Amino acid sequence: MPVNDKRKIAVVGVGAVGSASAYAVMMSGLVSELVLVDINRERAEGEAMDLAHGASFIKPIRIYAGDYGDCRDADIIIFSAGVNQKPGETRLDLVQRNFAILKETLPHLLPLAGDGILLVVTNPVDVLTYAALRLTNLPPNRVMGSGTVLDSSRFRYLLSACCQVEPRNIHAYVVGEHGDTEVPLWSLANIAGIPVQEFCCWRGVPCIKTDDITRRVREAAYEVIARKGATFYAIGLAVKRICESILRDENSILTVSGLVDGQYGIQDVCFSLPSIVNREGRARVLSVPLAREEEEALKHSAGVLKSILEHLDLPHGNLT
Ligand SMILES: NC(=O)C1=CN([C@@H]2O[C@H](COP(=O)(O)OP(=O)(O)OC[C@H]3O[C@@H](n4cnc5c(N)ncnc54)[C@H](O)[C@@H]3O)[C@@H](O)[C@H]2O)C=CC1
Ligand SMILES: CC(=O)C(=O)O
Repeated sequence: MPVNDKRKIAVVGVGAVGSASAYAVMMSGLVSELVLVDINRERAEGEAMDLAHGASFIKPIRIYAGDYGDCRDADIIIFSAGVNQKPGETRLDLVQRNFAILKETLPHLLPLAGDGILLVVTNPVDVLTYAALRLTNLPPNRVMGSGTVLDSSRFRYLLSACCQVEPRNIHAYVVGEHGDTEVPLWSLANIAGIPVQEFCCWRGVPCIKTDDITRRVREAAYEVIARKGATFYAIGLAVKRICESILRDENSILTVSGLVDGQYGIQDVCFSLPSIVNREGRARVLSVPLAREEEEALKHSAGVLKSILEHLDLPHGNLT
């Protein structure tokens, strides 16, 4: 393969989420090189071997276990190292443990080459995305979190079941925190330009129960964790989708997390808003029209995230 065609992704933290992401990336044929890094070196080696043994079924790819230094020339570093929620824990409960891991690890991953992008997945993802921005001083477009890409998919999946239309034809976003204060945007949810409630009633099927769907989207992770201990397949696909939009310079609209800089009068915090994702990363953040109660809920979400950030030891200064 010519050198110019080299595309590389590094996954730091190859537990359940990192390995599911690596599998989805490997299957996509998006990259020629995939390096897996974990503090538990044997785990990274085992995952790399297991994935590489499928080499004859997929497009050529070099998969190996590496060190932090192997991440520096990656097009994208996926950060999925850290503890996950146990039943009864919220994502925000993980903050001190995972902030410590992020702070310890980031200096070993930098400097990130050229226009490389850091994609944070570890929870609480919005808080850690902001921390990563502050700690690395990278341009805001090059540091993003997986945010509510997964939640938007859950929202679309549940709407799809109600409306009997496939999820890819449902336009619906969840914004704000990837967590308990997230905000499904009912006012914008549509199918072929028709508001989802109108679409659903028009089909003669019972109208959508918005409160029930909102609750199920918010509680989806808790429901899975209560049954199988962790979520990993859907986030693996969400991570692959973000990487695809970056590497293929797609200009896709995804609800990734990143710096909010004045949208809805909110600043100096990271959370998800519909954003254009391309080779530059989170290239443009869209100020979509919101209903009054959605805007209030978004401000509440921002306030909760800011109150957590106040307790982290982070450098100050201008980010933009
Ligand atoms: N953003 C999202 O939508 C989602 C985020 N998550 C989050 O992803 C994170 C990882 O979850 P799981 O994979 O289920 O956990 P896990 O426990 O299966 O894997 C974590 C991995 O991180 C590794 N690790 C710990 N410290 C490290 C370091 N300093 N350097 C390199 N590797 C290190 C561990 O050895 C382990 O292999 C959690 O914070 C979880 O809450 C999980 C699902 C969805
Ligand atoms: C664990 C988590 O963040 C999720 O599945 O949404």
